[in-house]
Amino acid sequence: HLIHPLVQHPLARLPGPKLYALTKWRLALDEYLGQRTTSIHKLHLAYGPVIRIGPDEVHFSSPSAVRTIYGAGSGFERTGFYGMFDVYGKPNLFTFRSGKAHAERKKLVAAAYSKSNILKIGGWAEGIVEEKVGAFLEFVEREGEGGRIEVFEGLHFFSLDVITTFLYGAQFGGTKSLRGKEEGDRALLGDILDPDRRRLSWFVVHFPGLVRWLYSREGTMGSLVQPLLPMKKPATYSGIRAHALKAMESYRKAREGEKAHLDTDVGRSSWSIIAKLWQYRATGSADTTAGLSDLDIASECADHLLAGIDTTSDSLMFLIWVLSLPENLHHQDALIAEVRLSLTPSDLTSDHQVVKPDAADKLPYLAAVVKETLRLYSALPASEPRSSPTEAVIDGYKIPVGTTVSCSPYSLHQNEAAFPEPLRWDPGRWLPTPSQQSPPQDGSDLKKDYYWPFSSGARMCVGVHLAMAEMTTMIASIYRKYETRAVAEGKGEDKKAAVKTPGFTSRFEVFCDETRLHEVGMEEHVCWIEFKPQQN
Ligand code: HEM
Repeated sequence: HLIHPLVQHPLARLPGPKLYALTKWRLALDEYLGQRTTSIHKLHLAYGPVIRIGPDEVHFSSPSAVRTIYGAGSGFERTGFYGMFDVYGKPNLFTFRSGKAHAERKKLVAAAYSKSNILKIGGWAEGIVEEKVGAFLEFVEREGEGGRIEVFEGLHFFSLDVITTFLYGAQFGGTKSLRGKEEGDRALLGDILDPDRRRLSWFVVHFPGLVRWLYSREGTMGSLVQPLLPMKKPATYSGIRAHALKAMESYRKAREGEKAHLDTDVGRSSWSIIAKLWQYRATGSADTTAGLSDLDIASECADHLLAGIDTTSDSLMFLIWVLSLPENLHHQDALIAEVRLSLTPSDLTSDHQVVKPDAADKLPYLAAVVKETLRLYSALPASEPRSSPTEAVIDGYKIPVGTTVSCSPYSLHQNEAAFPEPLRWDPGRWLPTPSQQSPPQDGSDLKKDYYWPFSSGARMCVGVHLAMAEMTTMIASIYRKYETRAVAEGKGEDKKAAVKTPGFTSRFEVFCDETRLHEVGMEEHVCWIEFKPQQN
């Protein structure tokens, strides 16, 4: 029994440490300790781009493996791991295993998420992004303490307000958390901040039945099992899921009450994702094979809602933070110069406060800054597990049916050949020609091949263009108006206190700036920034 995984197993000749090959619990221990992604990366550094990390699990770190596993038409499917993201017991874009079911669902929303639709002048998404960026700038003015703002939370309010409005429309679930404390929408983010959510993810992956049982106990039994819960109730995202269900119900009531009058509030929200999905709603009988059930629609929207909050806000937080460190102020100055010199009044909203998304999309220095941030501080850095329904060959190794294979942005983005000094944040890597900033080192396309923040192929992030529009519009608008500095804390008594790296949670782990982690330390979910109006 012990010999088989190491000697006779078809994966036996793959590189990697024996203990990982012998039992899945070795990697599970890394996960429990919050070190899965960094441990796998260390194994890549020691053993090369292919490593066996479990009896039936292999990790790759090469562009060729990315193409084989994730390329369009590859046939690889998402593994059961993604089942934990089913909502209300219904699968959605993120969790469908089969390519066919996924493609059918994706067809319904793909056009709404296309770049041309997101950036369309006068369009639904453009209006939402502009309005919410404007609301964020007002939030900074209104709630800043001497210009200082804790941006981890503020940027979460922003991404929550954007995605809820995009999905449901302002009347049916669009939040207004940036507008004021009294709205109550801010409380929705409470369960995201609890670090115990990492422990819960670990138990959900390794003991799904037990977790379901523990969380479904009520009354006396519920009280008895409470000390055993990996995370106190409400568990992660339960507030968000309840909000998504309520939004669906209020939309349904409005549609059912609408009769034939399309020129109603509902009609005006007809560009929302829920409205797109509603067109395919099953009518009449309980037979949902002919269309989507209400819970299918609710699950799909809730999934986009969950996928669209932390990802965009964590990326924006790192972007502003890293640009505000003393060693990067020359990059901030270059960005400010680009924004001030290249934009004309027609690139701004009518109140001149916000840069239009379409204009923000065309700024090359800004594009380099965003790219470098998504490289070094990927919002989803961990591996993306897949399995093949047939035997496959990846990077020359035969992979039997049922093996879990994956790549991770974390390891790809730290490849030394593609990104010399990988832990250094340097937007100069992405500038097309040598300039006053540090020029690209090797002149090859390696960088492009190893850059993988949004995944690729059919299961690539559907929200990529929305996320990019949110980030570029926000950054261009901030740096048209302000200079920013990273500060240690809100009140500002100790101006010399060292600035720690912020950290964010993704699955079982906390990610941060590793250089600063070792030099100064890390503070999870906290990032203070001082906003100083620019002098003309
Ligand atoms: C910087 C921001 C973002 C990053 C870095 C990001 C990254 C990713 C990655 C890496 C995946 C693939 C995950 C996997 O296969 O394990 C993914 C999938 C997905 N993302 Fe994003 N994402 C971002 C923003 C958004 C936003 C704003 C939305 C809003 C709708 C969104 C919706 C989704 C959905 C629905 C999927 C599943 C797509 C499918 O399987 O067809 N993401 N994202």
